[in-house]
Amino acid sequence: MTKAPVTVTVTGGAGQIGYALLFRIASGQLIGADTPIKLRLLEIPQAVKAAQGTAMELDDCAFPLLSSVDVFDDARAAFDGTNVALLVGARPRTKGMERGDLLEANGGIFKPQGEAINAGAADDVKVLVVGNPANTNALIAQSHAPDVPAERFTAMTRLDHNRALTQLAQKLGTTVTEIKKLTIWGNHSATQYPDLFHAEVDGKIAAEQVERSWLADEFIPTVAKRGAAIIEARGASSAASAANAAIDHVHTWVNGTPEGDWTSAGVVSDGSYGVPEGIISSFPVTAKDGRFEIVQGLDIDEFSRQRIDASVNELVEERDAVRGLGLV
Ligand SMILES: NC(=O)c1ccc[n+]([C@@H]2O[C@H](COP(=O)([O-])OP(=O)(O)OC[C@H]3O[C@@H](n4cnc5c(N)ncnc54)[C@H](O)[C@@H]3O)[C@@H](O)[C@H]2O)c1
Ligand SMILES: O=C(O)C[C@H](O)C(=O)O
Repeated sequence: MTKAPVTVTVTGGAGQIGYALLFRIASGQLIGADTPIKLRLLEIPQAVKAAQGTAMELDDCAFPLLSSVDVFDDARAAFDGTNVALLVGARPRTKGMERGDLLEANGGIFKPQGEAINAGAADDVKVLVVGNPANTNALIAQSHAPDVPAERFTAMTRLDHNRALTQLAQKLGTTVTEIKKLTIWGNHSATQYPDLFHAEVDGKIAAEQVERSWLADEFIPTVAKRGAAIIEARGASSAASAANAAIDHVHTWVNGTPEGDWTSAGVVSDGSYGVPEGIISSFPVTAKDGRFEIVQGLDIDEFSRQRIDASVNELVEERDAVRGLGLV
């Protein structure tokens, strides 16, 4: 039996991630092949025409699951009744822009979007922030949506997780499907910590199957700096892989993690593993019944502790900076 339609709002729909994402959502890959989708695209006024062009192409695909596509330049209208909000549009850093300027510019986007989600989204709304700095943008949006449970605001580190899976699989000459329980901790930035000390390959701890020098000097920096390497190679930031990770994140959130495995997501900290309560940090998470849960009880050795703390400290600094700007 066909299910009730799910309303999905994508911001930055005319951008490069938007173009790689929308057709996959409309084809049923976000939620499932039995769920019709009502798509709503939010863009800035200058990009509405381009978003309408993408909407025309979506129509031209005649996707059986696509019930409607609407384009908006007003956040309140775009998030009205939204079940899944994908906040992709963000202000990129431009020449001469300081970190504080970037945070402030993004505050001008994510504050009103959080308010609009608070005002009109569906009761079960799930929010994924992709636009950078993703964790802190998610915190800004979340803090302006007091009526929405904080746990519904998440930030994307699934791309980092997927990157780490492939780097490890290539090193060990295995496939990503053989790897379980890998974790990205902290910020979606170069300080993130991809953890192999709990990851399992063929049932054995991954960190014990690789040289410590490869883990410390190649694996961690390769994963953490992959975004910059893609920009260097492509001349533009990752788009199809980012869209793929957004699909994976929401699909897992809605449909659950397999027994005996977990994934990584930026979620609101409850204080687990010494991560200050309230910041949005990447953790090992399972998903069940539409909820993420932080995996508990993992032993964290000194090597991991230092790296988790470094990334979490960066998140605390970002939080303090946006707090200083009155954005949270
Ligand atoms: N978390 C991750 O893993 C990850 C990975 C890749 C990229 N990103 C980030 O995703 C963001 C988007 O990347 P892209 O390549 O699609 O960028 P892009 O510049 O191609 O597209 C961004 C789009 O957002 C729109 N936009 C700007 N402000 C908006 C607003 N207030 N409301 C609605 N739309 C708005 C722009 O008009 C543009 O069409 C960037 O911040 C990028 O750094 C995150
Ligand atoms: O857009 C970026 O700065 C890089 C992006 O977050 C990525 O990880 O590919």
